[in-house]
Amino acid sequence: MAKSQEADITSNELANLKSVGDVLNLIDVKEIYLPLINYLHLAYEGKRSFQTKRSAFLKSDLGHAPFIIGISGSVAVGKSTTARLLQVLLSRTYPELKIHLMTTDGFIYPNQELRRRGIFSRKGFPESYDMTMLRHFLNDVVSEKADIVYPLYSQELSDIVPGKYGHVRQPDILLIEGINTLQLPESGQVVTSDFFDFSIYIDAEESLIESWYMQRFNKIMAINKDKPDNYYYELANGPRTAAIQLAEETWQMVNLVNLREYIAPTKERASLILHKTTGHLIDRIYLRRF
Ligand SMILES: Nc1ncnc2c1ncn2[C@@H]1O[C@H](COP(=O)(O)OP(=O)(O)O)[C@@H](O)[C@H]1O
Ligand SMILES: CC(C)(COP(=O)(O)O)[C@@H](O)C(=O)NCCC(=O)O
Repeated sequence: MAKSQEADITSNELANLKSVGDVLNLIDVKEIYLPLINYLHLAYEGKRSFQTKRSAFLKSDLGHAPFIIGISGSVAVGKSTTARLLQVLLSRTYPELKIHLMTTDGFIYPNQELRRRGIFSRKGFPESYDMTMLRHFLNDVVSEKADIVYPLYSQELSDIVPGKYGHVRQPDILLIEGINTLQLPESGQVVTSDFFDFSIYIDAEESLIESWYMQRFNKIMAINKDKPDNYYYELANGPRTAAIQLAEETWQMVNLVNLREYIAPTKERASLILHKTTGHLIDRIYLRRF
């Protein structure tokens, strides 16, 4: 890799990364995220080179499926923020690469379907995702289909957005984040992580994640308090203690249970674990050797 292509960033530039406006810790970006970008690029180049040599060896063009990076961790641990930061840094350092970012949240069944199945209170648990659809989607991605559509989930609506879709159009790198990205199915079929070239698990103490969940809940309520059609409208305009209590109960009875039973056990499967502490600072990193 040419020296000029190595990732670097100044505090001014970082402050200008509006899409990741709340990630302003330059030390973490310089000491952790930028070296990680260079590491990921190394792995990306390795895959590309293998793909080219493989086609020559087999005398058959097997194409260049994208380099897929999975990002996992608890609800509200910071997956989407980290994924956005990685996307911005990767695009800025390697402007010639097409990088697509998405979440697996879009593969959760719509609320109506969750209710029909009697699993509305299990949103985020393995059975609340259409895993067959997610597998087909990833198959299409690695088959390099020209334009692949996928459903979108909105935190503000707390539901799948009707009639709105994301598009994957032959990226070089696909960043896919979601609580279920490292989960294994009950039987032996192909799993999401079989498609990954690299995976990251974002980890933190439960009590910290809970505080980030509550902060995000408050932020979403504030944004939507004047939008009568919004899921959070009534909560935001009712007694504050009731809203806080509901969020606390949801954390304790849904997201924390899901974290302990189904998300945290997938941690050891990740290529890299980023452990965060107060203020979202990264205090420990584990890189898998194999
Ligand atoms: N590095 C960070 N610096 C500051 N705030 C962050 C950082 N990462 C996440 N957050 C905040 O923590 C909350 C949860 O983050 P989010 O990315 O939405 O989590 P997830 O995608 O894992 O559910 C959000 O309010 C977000 O703004
Ligand atoms: C859709 C989600 C499972 C995904 O969480 P994310 O990792 O995107 O924060 C989660 O936001 C969720 O809706 N959990 C169910 C309980 C709740 O309302 O928090």
